[in-house]
Amino acid sequence: MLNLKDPALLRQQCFIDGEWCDADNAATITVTNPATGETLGTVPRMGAAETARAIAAANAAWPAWRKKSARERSVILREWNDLIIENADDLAVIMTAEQGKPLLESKGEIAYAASFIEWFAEEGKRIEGDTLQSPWADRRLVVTKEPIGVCAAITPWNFPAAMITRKAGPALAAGCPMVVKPAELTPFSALALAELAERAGMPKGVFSVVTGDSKAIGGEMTGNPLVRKLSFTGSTQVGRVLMEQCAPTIKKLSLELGGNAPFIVFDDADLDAAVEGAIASKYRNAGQTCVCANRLYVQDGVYERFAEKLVAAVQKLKVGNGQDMGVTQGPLIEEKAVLKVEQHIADALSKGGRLLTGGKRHTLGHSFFEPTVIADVTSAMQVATEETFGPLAPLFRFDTEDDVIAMANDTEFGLAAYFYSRDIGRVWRVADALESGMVGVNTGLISTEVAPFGGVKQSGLGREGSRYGIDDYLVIKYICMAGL
Ligand SMILES: NC(=O)c1ccc[n+]([C@@H]2O[C@H](COP(=O)([O-])OP(=O)(O)OC[C@H]3O[C@@H](n4cnc5c(N)ncnc54)[C@H](O)[C@@H]3O)[C@@H](O)[C@H]2O)c1
Ligand SMILES: O=C[C@H](O)CS(=O)(=O)O
Repeated sequence: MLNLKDPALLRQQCFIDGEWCDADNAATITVTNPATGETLGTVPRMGAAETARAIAAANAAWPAWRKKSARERSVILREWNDLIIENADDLAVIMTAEQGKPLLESKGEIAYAASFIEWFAEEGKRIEGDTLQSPWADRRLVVTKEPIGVCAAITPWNFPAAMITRKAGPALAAGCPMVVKPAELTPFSALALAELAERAGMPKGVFSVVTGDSKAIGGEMTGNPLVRKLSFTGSTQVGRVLMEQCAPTIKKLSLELGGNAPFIVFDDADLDAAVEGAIASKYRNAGQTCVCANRLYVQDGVYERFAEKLVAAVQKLKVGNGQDMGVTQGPLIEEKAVLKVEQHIADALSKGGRLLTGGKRHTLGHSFFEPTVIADVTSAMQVATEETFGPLAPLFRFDTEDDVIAMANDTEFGLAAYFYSRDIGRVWRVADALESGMVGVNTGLISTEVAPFGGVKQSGLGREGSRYGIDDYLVIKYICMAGL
């Protein structure tokens, strides 16, 4: 069992309409620790019927929740934020156990997750409308913004807490109830958030968490007409399916999907800073983030020096169980993820890639993998077009600024992009030219609750965080008043 200060945070039931419950047929899903293979516990394998009940409860709770003032809702959200912070150590232990990331990264994610609750507790109080200059002397025109209604969220395993609060924060602050389906691989973080939401005084039905059969739960969430909005974070492939399933009931969609981030190092870059940024962007969460550098483009004049410096830094990474102090890279989430990294490495080497470090499964076994760097990578290789989602840094060469912009944009994705340059003219030119929702200049870490997170092209729709993030949970009403 996990060593928790508050064992009650490890919930093995779902939270529906303010009650902790099992699946109707008592079926369960086993949750394992990717670092050890040990069983951590089980959660209910729920399906459409339980999800329909959660949606109905959310719809029943909505009138009272939307009737509260934004300030009244913010009091509950701030209490939730405070409880998340107070229980951060336990939440981090739970996250590392089920997801594998190092404890320090888990603690960072918990703080990041809480920041969305704190941010939107305030943003809810800043939802404003307009009065318009009427073209008619006898009428007044008013615009108001209203909560869209019952929201559903489907979230991934790589950030088991933050991907939930990045949705629940704005939804609840705007006056919308939410039903969440976390990833089967990492449900305990979501259920711990539900436990703390209950302690914070969240009214029954306003926030529910349903675990289980993703297709059955997703089918109910996308097909049920009571659900007015779906927010999904995950692969582009699944995003397409959910978008199609939402079409018959015209649901509002937020889609935070896959990435294929270019990381460009120009001749005029600070190479030490670029290496630091590459490590932070590429190997965070063992390379399992949607905004990881997926393709590293290095200008000819600094290629070998950058490669040498990067390899030296990569070889300092410590692979191990995320619970152990000093570990900087945990296991990948599951065997399927390891196979994809192996496939990308084999493909690159078979087409002329040059292995500089790593390249194979770690001696620790399970799903541990050596942090890897491959040089002489070309656009003919799979890593150029597919998201690796693992600790592999492929180094591409380039000659001119125009060449690298063309290569960087040659992808259906457009989530994050990064480049290093100290030429101010080049910084503006390249930032403007990159087809990406987010751009990091001389940094590999860009995510914060105060900035709009999201992609263009097939990396998604909508924005999360920032003052823009709450708009996705609102609808605009125009009121035309005559006879006054
Ligand atoms: N843009 C972002 O903010 C962001 C953040 C994290 C992860 N991602 C992307 O997510 C992917 C990795 O995460 P993943 O493996 O969990 O993605 P995934 O798409 O396989 O799963 C995401 C969620 O969708 C659920 N799901 C899967 N198939 C479903 C279906 N048919 N109906 C309903 N739900 C279904 C899963 O159970 C999980 O909860 C990567 O592509 C990564 O880039 C994007
Ligand atoms: O992978 C998905 C997350 O959105 C990454 S981040 O922590 O928000 O940068």
